[in-house]
Amino acid sequence: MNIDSQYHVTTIVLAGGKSTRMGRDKALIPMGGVPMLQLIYTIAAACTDKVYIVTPWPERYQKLLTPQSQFILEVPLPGETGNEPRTHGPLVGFMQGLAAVDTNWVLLLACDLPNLRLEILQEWISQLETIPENKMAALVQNNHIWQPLCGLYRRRCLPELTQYIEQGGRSFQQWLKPDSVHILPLLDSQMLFNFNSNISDF
Ligand SMILES: Nc1nc2c(ncn2[C@@H]2O[C@H](COP(=O)(O)OP(=O)(O)OP(=O)(O)O)[C@@H](O)[C@H]2O)c(=O)[nH]1
Ligand SMILES: [Mg+2]
Repeated sequence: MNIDSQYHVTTIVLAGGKSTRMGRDKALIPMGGVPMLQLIYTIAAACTDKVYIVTPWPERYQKLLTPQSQFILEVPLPGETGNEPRTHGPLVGFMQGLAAVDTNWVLLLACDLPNLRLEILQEWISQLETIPENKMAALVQNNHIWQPLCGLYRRRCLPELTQYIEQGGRSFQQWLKPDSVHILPLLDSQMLFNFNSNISDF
């Protein structure tokens, strides 16, 4: 997609988790022969203008790159020496990706959503203009829990997010204030399934 397209949405894919429970990099697990990360950004590229992949190890995914995707190297936080663990969790990855975005809306995606559906993302994106200005994010909610790693955020949430992280916060659930989140319809209950340790179904 080019920047003149109708979407004006950027995707950030988070691919910097340690896959501890799975025991191997979830981004590289093949789904029908296609590495998970590639599947995710192919869908993202079909419905948004640009796709950024935030990761501390871009070299690992170099072969998967397409002209539509671009890495953002996750770096140590201010005050860190670089000797700390290389990952800080998804919220920090999101903040570092968001700083590079120049569209008003961002689609945030985990790299382990095997049931992700293009048409549902397109439906959500088509509704963005109707979302009230005071809403910072548009997410699915399950049993009062936000599903933060498959949803939409306004770019202007960055200063507030940065402040929260500087104060030591690392939790999407805690950061997201109920009043500032628009609830998206979950049109397919399977879509947000993410695999952590069991891939026997695939
Ligand atoms: N860029 C970035 N992405 C992260 C980080 N931590 C988790 N993620 C991503 O966030 C998504 C959800 O994370 P999890 O399901 O917990 O995956 P994970 O952290 O790799 O797995 P566990 O080690 O088992 O928790 C996945 O797409 C991860 O790659 C991080 O520190 N940086
Ligand atoms: Mg994790």
